[in-house]
Amino acid sequence: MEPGDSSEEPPLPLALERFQLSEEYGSLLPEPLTELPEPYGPWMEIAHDLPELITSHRLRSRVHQMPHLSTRHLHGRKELHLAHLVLSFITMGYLWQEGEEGTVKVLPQNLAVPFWEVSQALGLPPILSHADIVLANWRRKNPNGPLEIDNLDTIIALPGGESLRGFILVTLLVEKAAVPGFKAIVEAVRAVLQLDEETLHRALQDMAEAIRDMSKALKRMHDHVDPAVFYSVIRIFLSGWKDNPAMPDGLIYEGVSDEPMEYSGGSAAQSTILHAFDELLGIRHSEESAAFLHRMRGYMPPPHRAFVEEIHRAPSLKQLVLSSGDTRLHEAFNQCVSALVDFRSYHITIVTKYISVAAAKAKAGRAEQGTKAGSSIGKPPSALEAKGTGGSHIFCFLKSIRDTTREGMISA
Ligand code: HEM
Repeated sequence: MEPGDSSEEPPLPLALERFQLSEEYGSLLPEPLTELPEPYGPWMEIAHDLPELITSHRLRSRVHQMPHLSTRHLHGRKELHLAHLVLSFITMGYLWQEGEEGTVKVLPQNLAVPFWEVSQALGLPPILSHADIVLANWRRKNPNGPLEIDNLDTIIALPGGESLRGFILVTLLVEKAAVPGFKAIVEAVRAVLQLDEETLHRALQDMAEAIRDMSKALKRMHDHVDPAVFYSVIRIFLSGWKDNPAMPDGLIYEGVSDEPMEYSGGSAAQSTILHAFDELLGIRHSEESAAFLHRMRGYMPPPHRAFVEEIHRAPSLKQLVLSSGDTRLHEAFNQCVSALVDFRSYHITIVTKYISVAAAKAKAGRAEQGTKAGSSIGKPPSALEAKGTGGSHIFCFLKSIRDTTREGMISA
């Protein structure tokens, strides 16, 4: 097993390819593989049946019968990413099959050991992350067709049907809208190094446009995701075992360590692009919010994390804009910050609808139904009512991030 795809070209200053990013796909894995090599048939069979196995409460017993496969037949980045996607989805299904009251303390060895090994090879945590659920989890229905929602599908699913599909693919469309933003970041950093104000102005304009397009893409969530399904069915499967009252002791990865480990669940807070914009524009978040966001960088593929860190180390764009005294640059800079504030405000609207309002409705529904026994699939989780799947205190956190973004504006 080896990560493969190691670049043979000499490193260039902030070239996207050095960071497994591209002008065509941004941080998305380009054309992900959809099948693993033949020895991994037992994983793929389970993965393709996950929604059905989980809702019929049979996944845990299927996992217990699964052979313990060696990871040494996995070669290259794409196979490893698919293996991580498959094993992370099986793990989330295994953990949450019986809802938040029926969790387990131990992930069995035949799942835990290969998942750990693949995670180590990729430098990803052994849990579902944004890199799995979105970046590596897409395919074109028509291979020659466009990267549009009608021509897209997920590779591996969890319960939640069309809403799950919509949630993943709309997030993918936000990542797609961000692609010109990556290119603009690289151009802006180069322009700062070369003190090229004309190029910097253009790059800032492109960046603001990319952020506005990301907000437009985010709005499509309404057309494709039912809040009740998101809240009551999907969300629990994205939840982790850190700062989660439903799994206070973390999880033992059998055969890896006898000590339980804690990992946060999947969240787009692990998406690279917003971290990159913040670093480039010199946005400074509060200590607590910054600490959470920095922790989320540990859930990015290491080359993407390295990209964000490299931008952090680059000379300050804001200083250059300030010292230039050029009002056009001031305006273009502020347009980026303002577009980022609007994205974050709109994201809060989405979170209010899909978590806060959905939680209130689910609670009212629970009270109405009394304490009916029955399937825990579709029974809304309560442990994370006020917390994100990443484990943050949602609204304090999101509003603080939005407000400190606004403070990043250059005043006239
Ligand atoms: C139904 C849709 C969504 C919901 C319910 C949602 C929910 C949340 C929550 C609860 C957080 C707090 C961190 C945590 O604990 O996980 C968060 C953070 C974040 N989300 Fe979302 N999210 C959604 C869609 C998206 C999409 C499509 C994106 C774009 C890629 C996105 C980008 C972010 C970012 C960047 C953060 C970190 C805070 C920031 O930098 O502003 N979210 N989200």
